[in-house]
Amino acid sequence: MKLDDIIARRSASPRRLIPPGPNEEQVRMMIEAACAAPDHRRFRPWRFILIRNDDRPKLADLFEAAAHETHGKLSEGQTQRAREKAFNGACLIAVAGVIRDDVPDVPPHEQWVSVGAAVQNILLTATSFGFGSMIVSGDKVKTRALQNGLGLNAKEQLLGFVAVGTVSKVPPATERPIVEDVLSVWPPEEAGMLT
Ligand SMILES: Cc1cc2nc3c(=O)[nH]c(=O)nc-3n(C[C@H](O)[C@H](O)[C@H](O)COP(=O)(O)O)c2cc1C
Repeated sequence: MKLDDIIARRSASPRRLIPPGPNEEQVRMMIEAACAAPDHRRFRPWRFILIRNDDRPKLADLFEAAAHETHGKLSEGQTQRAREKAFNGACLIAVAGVIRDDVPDVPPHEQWVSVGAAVQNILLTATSFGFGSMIVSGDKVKTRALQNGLGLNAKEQLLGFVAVGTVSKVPPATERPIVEDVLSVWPPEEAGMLT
């Protein structure tokens, strides 16, 4: 992987991440890369759940139940839209944070940073294999229906789903922040000298 690939990486909507997706070995490598994320005290504050393609209809049931939990009675259109999301993305991996709040020197925000870095390692590994990818969440991740349905325990919080697959429509390049807007030099009188 080259630096340009990291800078130019774009997320692609899960519905545009069609088969073929990563094979079993590539999925293992994406998770191996995730586990190389920076991780204070090695709490490994993440859990990944691969949704097998044969089980997408069961995931659709969970998405429908989650939409019902959030919005109450659903119209036919709402039901259909909730269900079809379960079939998007050639490969779908649920990501949960397993965050401890009893360790003052490793507060929850540090652990969430680890989860985020793990997700980015998955996205970049997918890029290195030539796949597109995206992490998505939505209202549904907060629902009991989905959290329980995926088998998460009370200490685990669903962050979202990483979708990986072959990009059917390449997203255009996007504007990124200008380095000078996000990087400053301290002390300020040294501004302009980066090293
Ligand atoms: C935890 C997390 C959840 C996200 N959930 C959604 C989502 O549900 N829907 C969405 O359109 N973008 C979501 N995003 C943003 C996209 O993943 C993506 O970063 C964004 O569309 C910008 O595209 P880019 O990665 O090409 O810059 C989420 C990002 C993060 C970090």
